[in-house]
Amino acid sequence: MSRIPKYPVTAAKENRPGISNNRIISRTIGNGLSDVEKKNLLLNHTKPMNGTASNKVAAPRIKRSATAPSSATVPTKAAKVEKKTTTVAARIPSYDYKARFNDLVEKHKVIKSELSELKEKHLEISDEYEKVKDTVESSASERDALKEKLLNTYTELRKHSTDLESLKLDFELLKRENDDLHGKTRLLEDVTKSLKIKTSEYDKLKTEFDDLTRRYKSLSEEAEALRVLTDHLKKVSAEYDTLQINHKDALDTISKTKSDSEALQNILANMYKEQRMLRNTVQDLKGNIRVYCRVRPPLESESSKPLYNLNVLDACSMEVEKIELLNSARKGKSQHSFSFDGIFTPHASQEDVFAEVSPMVQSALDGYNVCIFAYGQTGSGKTYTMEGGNGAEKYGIIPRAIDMIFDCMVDLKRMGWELSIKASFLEIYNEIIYDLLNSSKDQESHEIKMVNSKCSDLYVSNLKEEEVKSSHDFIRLLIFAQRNRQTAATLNNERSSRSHSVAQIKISAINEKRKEKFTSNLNLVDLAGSESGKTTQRMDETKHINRSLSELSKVILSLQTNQSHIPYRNSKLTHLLMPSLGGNSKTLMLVNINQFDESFNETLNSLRFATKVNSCRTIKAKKNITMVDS
Ligand SMILES: Nc1ncnc2c1ncn2[C@@H]1O[C@H](COP(=O)(O)OP(=O)(O)OP(=O)(O)O)[C@@H](O)[C@H]1O
Repeated sequence: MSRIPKYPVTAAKENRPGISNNRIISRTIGNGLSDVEKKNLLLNHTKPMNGTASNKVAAPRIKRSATAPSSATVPTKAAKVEKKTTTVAARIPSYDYKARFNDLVEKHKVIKSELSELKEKHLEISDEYEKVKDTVESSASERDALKEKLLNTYTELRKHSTDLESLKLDFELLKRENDDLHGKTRLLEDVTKSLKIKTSEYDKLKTEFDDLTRRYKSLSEEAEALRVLTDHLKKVSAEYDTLQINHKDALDTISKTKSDSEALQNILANMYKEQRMLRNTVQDLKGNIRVYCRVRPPLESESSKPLYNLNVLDACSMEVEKIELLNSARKGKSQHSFSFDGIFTPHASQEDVFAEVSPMVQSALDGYNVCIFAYGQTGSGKTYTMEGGNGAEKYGIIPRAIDMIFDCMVDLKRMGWELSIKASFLEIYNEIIYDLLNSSKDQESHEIKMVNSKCSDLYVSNLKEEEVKSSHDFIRLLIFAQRNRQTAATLNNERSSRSHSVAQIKISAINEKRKEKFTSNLNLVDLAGSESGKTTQRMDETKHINRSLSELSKVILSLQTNQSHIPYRNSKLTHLLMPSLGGNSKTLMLVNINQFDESFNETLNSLRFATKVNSCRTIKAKKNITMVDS
């Protein structure tokens, strides 16, 4: 507790403890304290002075700095008085009573004035005291009221405190509950999460389960099937055991059969060779140029045309007879007999014709050069005989020959022969060769040349040659060639009738086992119409046709009379057919005729030409077989 500064001795002599102090306190603290502090201070100092220090309410601390001015003020005044007295007193010697008296008087005066001053002050303070007393009294009642209020407030506070405590407890409880709930919520969230995971896992498992169920079902079915199979297998196994025993026996038989088969194959090959030789001997005996006559039936559109008499005497002889009208120049009966290697009546089918022709195709497969040609006037059925009509039944010699070649190829393969077939198609029109597999208008020129100086084989230069792997391949080429010929025919009026068409099939064969190989040519020729033309253009064509046909007859005649020189090179046709007509080849001519009265003379010409050809004897044909160079 700060000490209140002491008053000068004079002030203490007033013997007013507390009042003066109070006055000073109220004066000094009035400046730096708050209202509450002032009040507290007032309360403390208005309390009875007999109270012990411990009973006193602690007064607020008064800062030394705050009190300083008042404490300083009082000592300053006293110091002044002190100073005056000391100034006067100090100089008075003790023996100077007068001075001392004066001094005392002076002092008395000062003290007196001070006393009066103090009295005034006392009065002032008394007034103030009264006022303060009043204030203290009112403050006391106020304090009591406040005390009561405080008490009430305290009671209320205590009540509130209790409430607060219970509220705190409640809060605590609620907090705990809340925490509990939070925990539960978290737990619930965790449970929900894990539930979700479990649900998806469940879904997955369910799908898997369904899948497994399905698989189980199918596996069950498979198991059932397997069970059936197992039963079957058991049976089969038993059968297999039996079969194995049989198989062993069979193997023995097979190895035995194999050696037998090899022996038989050798026998077969030898027999085939012999058969081939016999076949060709028979053909040689029959002659290497063979002539057949085919009479075509009248078409529906020609049913009204008058016919001459045709009497087929036997398989090889026939008679043609025409009764000339009475007013005709050559009136009377005109009858002519002919005999050939065979005669095909109007009823003969394509199959019948091919049955006679097929040995020639067989000869080509045996390694001989073969030429089959159709001769006759326009419209006599040459193209029908060689190429045929639509439908397998109407197929002519060319498609049937290629079918036969590919059929025989299978048997030949069994005997160790590997065959390769090449085809080319050409046309000779006005002594010019045209490649029917080349559709371009500007073709390179084609010449007939020797394969080599040693042999008599010929080939046509710049001629397209296509390899054929099946009869279908060949037919495709034949159709292409026919179209090319037709296109040329439309550009060149009736050209197809006025040109020679040649289909060439080249057979190359090799037998590695027997070290044999051969190459043979099968020429299938549809000759131009043999009748004489009537128009100027036709005259020109006819000249060429007649020339080539007459050259053909000359060649045949030369061959017939064993001439040393055969004029093959006089025409493109005879030159091309040279290997087939003379020497090393077999030739078959089909002379085609119709039965119309109007064509009687042309028919006679054709039959006479065919007879000439038939009487031809070529030298014995030679096989082209050579040994493979080892
Ligand atoms: N044996 C036959 N049976 C049925 N119809 C035939 C027979 N021979 C020929 N024909 C038919 O007679 C017609 C004339 O035949 P094709 O065209 O073959 O004669 P062509 O001698 O070739 O004539 P071109 O010299 O003008 O070529 C054709 O319609 C043909 O179908």
